[in-house]
Amino acid sequence: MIAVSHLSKQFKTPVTKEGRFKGIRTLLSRDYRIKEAVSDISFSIEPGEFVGYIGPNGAGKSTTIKMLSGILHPSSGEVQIAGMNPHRERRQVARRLGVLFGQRTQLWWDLPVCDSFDILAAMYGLSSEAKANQLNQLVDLLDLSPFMDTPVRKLSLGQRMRADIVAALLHNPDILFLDEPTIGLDLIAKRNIREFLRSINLELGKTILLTTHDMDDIEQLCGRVIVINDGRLGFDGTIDGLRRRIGLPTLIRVTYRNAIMLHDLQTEDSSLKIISHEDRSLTVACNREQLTAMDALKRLEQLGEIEDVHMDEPDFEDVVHRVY
Ligand SMILES: Nc1ncnc2c1ncn2[C@@H]1O[C@H](COP(=O)(O)OP(=O)(O)OP(=O)(O)O)[C@@H](O)[C@H]1O
Repeated sequence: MIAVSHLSKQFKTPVTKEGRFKGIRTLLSRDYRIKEAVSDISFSIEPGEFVGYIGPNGAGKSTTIKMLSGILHPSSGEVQIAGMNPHRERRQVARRLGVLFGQRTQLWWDLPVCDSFDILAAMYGLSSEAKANQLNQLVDLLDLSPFMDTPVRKLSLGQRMRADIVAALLHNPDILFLDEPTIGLDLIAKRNIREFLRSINLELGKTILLTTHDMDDIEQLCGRVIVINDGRLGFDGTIDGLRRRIGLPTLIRVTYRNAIMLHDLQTEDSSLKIISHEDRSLTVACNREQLTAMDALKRLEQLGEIEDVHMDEPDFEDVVHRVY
């Protein structure tokens, strides 16, 4: 559905001059600095996948999304969206693609929400029946009816984001690029938007590429995560795969029926490390790269009869910070 091959983007910016008339001298200067914002990135996304595209500030995420949606032309490499080139076949690609930039709205600031939808429907050449069908469904699902007649500038951030999601989906695209769709929202608004995105992915089979700094979005929604850092691809795989690669340990807390003696526990390798021990309870750090949770429990069972087990997976936010 989405194929990206050796994609790179360089930006050329004039070097700022110092001293008198520096503005004019910078403008006339032939000294340029080259910034490699995206560097030799390749990945492909299958229909119906929900993929997180993450990285620190300035990593090259928005630049990638802009090249995928045909807004920017790559310096080298190739992008195909549903077999089409988004730059050369921009109109055809636009029909298959919905794009949301959470930090900006694509609605008309002073117009009521419903007027913005009318303009967008006309731009996409939707029949009045197709528009009504889409709006009936989306307005209901995202609970937009109470403010359809309100000017966009008067909406709360959560209402505006829901209206922008409807705008991105109005022409019923099968691919969605979402750049920070939950930015600045409260917990309930985030939860509602996540539920909606999950349902359009699972029930309607939309292919979604999500860029966000909110690791809860990624953990709750994405089956796969692509990490970009300083323009380069750092990881492409499942969230569990990312956890395993970073190797932060899982903490296993075990309570035994009776007091235990520690000398029976095999800890000679680095796969299982004792963190604390108190009479009947034991906490160990298990390196899941080297030892499965089942095998760790088998070793722990040798110390006595287990009454209760509690496992703490490494926090995903910590995992991601290690990749950055
Ligand atoms: N038009 C431009 N001209 C020059 N440099 C640019 C331009 N657009 C982006 N850059 C630079 O390219 C790099 C990648 O920027 P980009 O906006 O893609 O990052 P990002 O991962 O989306 O960051 P953030 O999470 O902060 O939004 C940055 O160093 C940025 O300053």
